Amino acid sequence: MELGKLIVFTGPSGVGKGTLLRAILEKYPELEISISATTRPPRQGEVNGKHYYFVSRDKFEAMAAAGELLEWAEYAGNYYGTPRTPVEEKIQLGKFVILEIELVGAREINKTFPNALRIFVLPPSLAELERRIRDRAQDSEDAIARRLDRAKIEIDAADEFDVQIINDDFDIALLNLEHAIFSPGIY
Ligand SMILES: Nc1nc2c(ncn2[C@@H]2O[C@H](COP(=O)(O)OP(=O)(O)O)[C@@H](O)[C@H]2O)c(=O)[nH]1
Ligand SMILES: Nc1ncnc2c1ncn2[C@@H]1O[C@H](COP(=O)(O)OP(=O)(O)O)[C@@H](O)[C@H]1O
Repeated sequence: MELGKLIVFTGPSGVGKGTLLRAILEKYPELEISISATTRPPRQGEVNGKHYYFVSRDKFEAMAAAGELLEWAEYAGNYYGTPRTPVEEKIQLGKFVILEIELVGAREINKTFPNALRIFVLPPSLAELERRIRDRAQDSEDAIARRLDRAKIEIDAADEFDVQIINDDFDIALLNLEHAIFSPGIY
């Protein structure tokens, strides 16, 4: 039986998902953010076991083959996946667990957790999205181009989600996220 709640949090790269999650976690430290495994190299300041579990492709493929991932996908040339056990254990303990994942993985979760709350974050415009990715100054030109191509596909799928939040004014987006998580009935 599901006691807690699984929350899928999706949106194009650079839209502000990580920033929104850091802010909501500060206000509600009892929320759990799942830590994914990835084959992407760490960015400056990223810590293994905190932001991601940084693993080799061989290790990732072994985890997927052993059924240790709740979902996984390839994104911009790297694998990303959700370790299964911590999520299942925390839901059993009644916790709210947030998965910050891309579209393919979000669709996969529909099958395993049909009751999950699915939230999609939209940028005010594609131009603003590109500006945010560039201002973050963390990705190569190639990685930025791949993220922008993927962004268009993801934005087209926003209607598949239960809630859409436009991250224009940050404080308003944060309030909308808070409402979606804690008062889902109003949507
Ligand atoms: N399917 C899936 N996607 C993930 C997972 N972890 C992260 N992602 C997504 O992978 C994409 C790339 O993440 P990242 O390289 O950190 O770049 P950023 O979103 O631009 O900061 C984002 O859309 C993340 O939401 C995961 O465990 N599974
Ligand atoms: N509402 C907002 N207005 C302007 N800039 C924002 C807003 N939300 C986030 N940002 C900035 O956009 C950039 C990308 O945010 P980030 O949280 O890394 O995105 P994501 O996790 O979705 O890839 C960061 O530099 C962040 O400070």
